[in-house]
Amino acid sequence: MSETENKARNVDRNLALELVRVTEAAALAASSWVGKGDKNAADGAAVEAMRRAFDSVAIHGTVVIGEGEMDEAPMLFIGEKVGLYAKTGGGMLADIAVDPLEGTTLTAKGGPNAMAVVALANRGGFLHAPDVYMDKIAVGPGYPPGVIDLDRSPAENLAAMAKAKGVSIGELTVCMLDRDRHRDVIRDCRAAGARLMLIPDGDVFGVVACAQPETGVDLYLGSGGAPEGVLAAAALRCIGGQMQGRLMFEDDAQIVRAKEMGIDDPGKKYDMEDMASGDVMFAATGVTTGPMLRGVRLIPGGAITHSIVMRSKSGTVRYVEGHHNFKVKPI
Ligand SMILES: O=P(O)(O)OC[C@H]1O[C@](O)(COP(=O)(O)O)[C@@H](O)[C@@H]1O
Repeated sequence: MSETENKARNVDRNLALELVRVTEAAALAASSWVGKGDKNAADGAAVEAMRRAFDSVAIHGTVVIGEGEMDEAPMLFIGEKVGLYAKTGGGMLADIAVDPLEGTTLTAKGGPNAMAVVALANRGGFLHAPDVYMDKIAVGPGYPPGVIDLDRSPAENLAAMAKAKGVSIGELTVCMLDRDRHRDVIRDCRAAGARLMLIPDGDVFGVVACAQPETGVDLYLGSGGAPEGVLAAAALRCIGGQMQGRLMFEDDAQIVRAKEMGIDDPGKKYDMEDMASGDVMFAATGVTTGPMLRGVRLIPGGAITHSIVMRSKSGTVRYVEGHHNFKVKPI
């Protein structure tokens, strides 16, 4: 490997670890609000901490999946410039997708699996998804291309997966948000013989779980936030798997808004690469404990965080345990 290639690789690795620092900051801030019944305060603390942590990341970043429009969200709004070079110019041009607190209600109730999430791509790498629902389907790595399709029934998708994996449908687990709107899909999956993992919130985890054998999840189905769909696609691009999504609009005003954000075909079925293309990085830190990440653990004078970070370029997945000393560096 040439010296230039080596340097570029080190820049990437360092940037990935910088992203962990950003999600750690948000998770630590949100953790003060675990179980306190105030999801907005938890979210606000995470957003503020993440915004501050971005200031020293060596990028010239633009938030494309964020906390809302400029006039409604003071920090990490869509279009906001972040990073060390945001004001001066220079540095890597990057698009940023954030969910400072994925699972605000989970945090407020002290439930499992809340996390702080960030993804980074080269300029233009992320679908500019409006804040509407997205119908999603995802599987982990190891299946032939096209094994799943959003336009097939749950039974058809499960049959194709079972055949490809050489197992019965009864050995496959489908993860889905526990929502009334999923009643039919839940019924169809059960009728096909699959097992279900119904989660109260947090479908970024639901999708990523398909690529992590220890979670026991094989297939993710159902609708959730479109911004969360893009973040999940970024993670799957790094870790491997297949995903499709389609935006779901409730009225014409949402379609007009989406057009303004560059969505020309409101009925388009997006592949994983349409949602997150090029070189992508993804990082998440647990706020509360779940099957993927441990939550923030308080220790005398500090806290321990547990994060995951991955890069599409290398396909490497790293788990990072951070030991934070509040006497030296208060949160
Ligand atoms: O609760 P809804 O309306 O079904 O929305 C689903 C979305 O909400 C979440 O469960 C949690 O989102 P918040 O962190 O904003 O509370 C997401 O993971 C998911 O995409």
